[in-house]
Amino acid sequence: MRFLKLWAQTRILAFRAKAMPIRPLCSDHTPNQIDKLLDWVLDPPNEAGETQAHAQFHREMVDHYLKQATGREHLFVVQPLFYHDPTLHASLNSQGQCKLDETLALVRTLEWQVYGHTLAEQTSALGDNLLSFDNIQRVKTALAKLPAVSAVLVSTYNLSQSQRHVLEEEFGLPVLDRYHLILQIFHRHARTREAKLQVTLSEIPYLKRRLYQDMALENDNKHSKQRMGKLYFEKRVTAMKKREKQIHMALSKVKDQRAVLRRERTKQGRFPSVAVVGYTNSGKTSLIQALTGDNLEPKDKLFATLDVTVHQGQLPNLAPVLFVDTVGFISDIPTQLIASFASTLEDATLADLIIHVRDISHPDTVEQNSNVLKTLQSLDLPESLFRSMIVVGNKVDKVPSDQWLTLNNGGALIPISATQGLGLDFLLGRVQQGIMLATGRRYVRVRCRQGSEEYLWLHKFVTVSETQVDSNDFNYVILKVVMSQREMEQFKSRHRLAHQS
Ligand SMILES: Nc1nc2c(ncn2[C@@H]2O[C@H](COP(=O)(O)OP(=O)(O)OP(=O)(O)O)[C@@H](O)[C@H]2O)c(=O)[nH]1
Ligand SMILES: [Mg+2]
Repeated sequence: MRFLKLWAQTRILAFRAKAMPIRPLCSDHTPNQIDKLLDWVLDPPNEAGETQAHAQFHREMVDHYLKQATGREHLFVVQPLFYHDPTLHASLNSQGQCKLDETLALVRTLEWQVYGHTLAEQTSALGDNLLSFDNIQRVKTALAKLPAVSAVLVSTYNLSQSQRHVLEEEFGLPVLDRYHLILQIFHRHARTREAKLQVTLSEIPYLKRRLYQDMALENDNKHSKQRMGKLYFEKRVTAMKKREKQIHMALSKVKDQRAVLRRERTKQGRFPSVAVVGYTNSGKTSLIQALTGDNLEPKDKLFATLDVTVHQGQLPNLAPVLFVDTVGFISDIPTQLIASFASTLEDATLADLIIHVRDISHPDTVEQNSNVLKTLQSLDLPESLFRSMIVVGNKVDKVPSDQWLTLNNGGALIPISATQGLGLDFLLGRVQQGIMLATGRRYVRVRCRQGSEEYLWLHKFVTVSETQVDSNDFNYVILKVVMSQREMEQFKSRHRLAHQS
């Protein structure tokens, strides 16, 4: 009976693989049109059309390899889980579940539908097959019952072409990987010109690699009828390289503009900045919204923020401060993808202070923490910035109080809830301390006549955090001001400092 069932299943699967050719990865353009476009990219007749031809060719490649044109996918998700030591099995299994949940959250962010999912446990990746025979059979059995599935997502960051090829042959469906998925999200969420350029740039290594892999596959398969020829690939690789150069140039222009703005900000000297960093969805934008009152619409989506934005807030001593919202981190994506976004984190490396927001309610919070720290270390942050970093445990409202004690790492975390407004005053106090220390600002008491030149200068150029009338002479006030060394020197050179503490 069992044998019969198995035989029937095998027949269904064999039929499915034959009856459903893998969806072709192609766009609306005919090969002839694409070749014309390519010729233009490689040998432009005039400068005016060159940029346009580059962009159009890039779109062709994206349609071809990233299948953007197909819109919404109906997915079956496979989360591989490799364990080398079977005694670690239990804890790895819960880690695998967290990874699967994160992958499902990534898919939800794109509003794609998940028709089914599975954890594929095995001792290690198996070369060209990636998945073991048993796991492949299990997925095939599940797919046989789900005819509406349009693609399989194998949530490993980067499939090799042969792995993709084997799995597509086995499943009879296109197979996507994590890099692909994250690129799609970046595409959807990029708003500014810089973010859009960064996304386009991070696509190029992926597209180039897919081209090389296709080329290698064609070389291996010398008897295939549909041969593209060496020139086909060479032309495309050269065009991609040209495109890469063009985007780098456009990006460096945008970066120069940003550097000018940053210099202006530091020239004014009155606006210390705090970079808010952390794992994606940890609550960075929510925290900045709570601290500044700006309406930022935080979303329960991964990579909701892809543009670095700056928001003005105020410290308890009334000094203005800028909070810099940054792109979130995530595990298991290739460094190339992070690298193209590292420039958006330049603002973080140049900040006076960093707040690291951790989602303490997340089951994977420890792993997320080490992932963020590893990425920050790779950014070459100044040692002092790393040491002064404030770490907050956000979403404390979701954590039962008895669990909090074990999570707060011996008091190293400041418990907060950005959405409930818990712990924010304490946090702002710590931010103030950190800023004063990092920027060499200090409190100075100045006695001056109300409405005098000194009085007006201080109100105009620095922060006056307290005003007291002088009990000995009601015409005078004692101002408690926050001043940097430079502001102090400017003030001294214009006025006599009456009293200082
Ligand atoms: N319960 C609870 N939810 C929170 C808290 N802080 C943020 N959230 C929710 O967590 C989700 C993500 O918040 P965001 O502020 O967008 O997170 P982010 O770190 O900016 O995310 P990315 O920009 O995608 O990296 C949203 O649905 C928030 O409402 C909190 O303190 N408690
Ligand atoms: Mg955000």
